[in-house]
Amino acid sequence: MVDATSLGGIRAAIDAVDADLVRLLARRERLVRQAAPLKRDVQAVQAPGRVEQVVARARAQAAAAGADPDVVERIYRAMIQAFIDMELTEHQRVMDRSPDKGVIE
Ligand SMILES: C=C(O[C@@H]1C=C(C(=O)O)C=C[C@H]1O)C(=O)O
Repeated sequence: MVDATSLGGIRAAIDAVDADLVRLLARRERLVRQAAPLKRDVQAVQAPGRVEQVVARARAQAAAAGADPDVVERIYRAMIQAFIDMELTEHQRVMDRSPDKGVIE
């Protein structure tokens, strides 16, 4: 139980949430890396239609969970942009190695 009257208690609880978040981000990062070799080009890596789907779903889940959808959307857009940057680097690395291999999209 968090002692909501103590800043130290609240920060300890935030630290615990952050540990969970970073574990989940590591899992998400591994999945995004696995998507890179399956894509034909930069447009497929960026996949703007998919980004909008992910953001819309996160907004709905935020509302259902009692979070602020606008805050969650801002976090998601920043997170996805960071993953796209990483995926672009990964995609380039894979293409440099084997330009014709494994591309389905
Ligand atoms: C992982 C993908 O690649 C990119 C990263 C996304 C994400 O982090 O959710 C979504 C779409 C793409 O911009 C994908 O196409 O699903």
